[in-house]
Amino acid sequence: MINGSAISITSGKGGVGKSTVSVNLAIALANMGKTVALIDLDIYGFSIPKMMKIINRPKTINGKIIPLESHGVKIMSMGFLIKNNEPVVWRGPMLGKMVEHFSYDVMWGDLDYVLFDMPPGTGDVALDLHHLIPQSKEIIITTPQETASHVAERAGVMAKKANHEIIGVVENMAYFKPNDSERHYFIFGQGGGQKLADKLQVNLLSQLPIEEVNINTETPSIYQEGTLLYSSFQMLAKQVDEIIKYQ
Ligand SMILES: Nc1ncnc2c1ncn2[C@@H]1O[C@H](COP(=O)(O)OP(=O)(O)OP(=O)(O)O)[C@@H](O)[C@H]1O
Repeated sequence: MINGSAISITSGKGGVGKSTVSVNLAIALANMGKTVALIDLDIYGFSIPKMMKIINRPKTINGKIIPLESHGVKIMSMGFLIKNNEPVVWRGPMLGKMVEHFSYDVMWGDLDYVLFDMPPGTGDVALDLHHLIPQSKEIIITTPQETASHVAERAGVMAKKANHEIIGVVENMAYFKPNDSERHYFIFGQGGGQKLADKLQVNLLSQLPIEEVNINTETPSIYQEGTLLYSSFQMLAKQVDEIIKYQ
């Protein structure tokens, strides 16, 4: 069975940055010397293999999968198990098996952290994870927009009902700051993250900026040293590690 402190990266709406936060937070924790696994549970909409530019498939030994490693993080994704980017058409009970499969049948070794990149919403996969790893904690991602934070609240309420501790809220795409100016542009408005944190009575952990895409790299979703997002993720990783340590 998988070990380490389990954290699921959740939201209500899609496209708010769960995968971006999962990947960069996992890498930032690994940079701190932690042993980290990242499990892509966005089974229909998996994106981690592409974001981390993993083209190999994992090998198996005696029926156990050896996870692939990228940027110091051990990774498992539905994307490793299907061919040619075919759509996945699965029903609830099969999804549950996948959560179990990734947790039990992979040779994870000793881990400090396991991060789960969740599908949007509060569906079957979230319930399966709540059931399988009841001690799992959550980070809820929203954008500053009212609609995103309103929908994210449902994910938070579900976590509370399942007695899952919410580590805090991360507001992604909070602002844009050009490199040559101190001015902050609030492209998607302001306040959604704080409002959500207040409603759920948890801390707003971070307000992540919108970062321009770096077209000169094969992994544009992984933010490099020197960018605002890189330092934001380093800080977020430290915060999360402190919170987990003292809980
Ligand atoms: N802080 C940011 N700055 C710039 N672009 C971002 C930022 N966060 C996310 N993005 C971009 O927004 C898009 C959606 O992000 P991402 O795939 O991480 O969201 P998601 O919540 O995981 O989506 P899905 O619900 O489809 O799984 C991607 O193109 C990503 O590169």
